[in-house]
Amino acid sequence: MLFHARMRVHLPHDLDQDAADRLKEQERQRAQELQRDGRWRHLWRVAGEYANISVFDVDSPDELHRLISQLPLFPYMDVEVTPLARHPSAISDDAVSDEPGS
Ligand SMILES: O=C(O)CC1=CCC(=O)O1
Repeated sequence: MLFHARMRVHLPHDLDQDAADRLKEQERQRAQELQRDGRWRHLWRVAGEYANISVFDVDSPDELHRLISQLPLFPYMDVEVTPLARHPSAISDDAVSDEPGS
């Protein structure tokens, strides 16, 4: 099942810089693990915001909830999730090409 997620990060202003750097590094490592195992399909920065748009491919809403709620930055994120269904006009499973300009 595919899910679109918008995650906005709000780190507290009084959070120690080293603690913030550690959390970001842990988040990066977990995000890359999940990209490598195919569950975190897309990860895009929202231009001009400390936020990302992501697409997850997981077995269930429960799995997505577990995965997102265990992210190191989860305590500091607002997350909006939208379940995705196949569009009838889509010509492939992804309906997305990796070719620039297509
Ligand atoms: O920077 C973000 O948008 C939060 C985040 C998700 C994966 C990652 O490495 O950072």
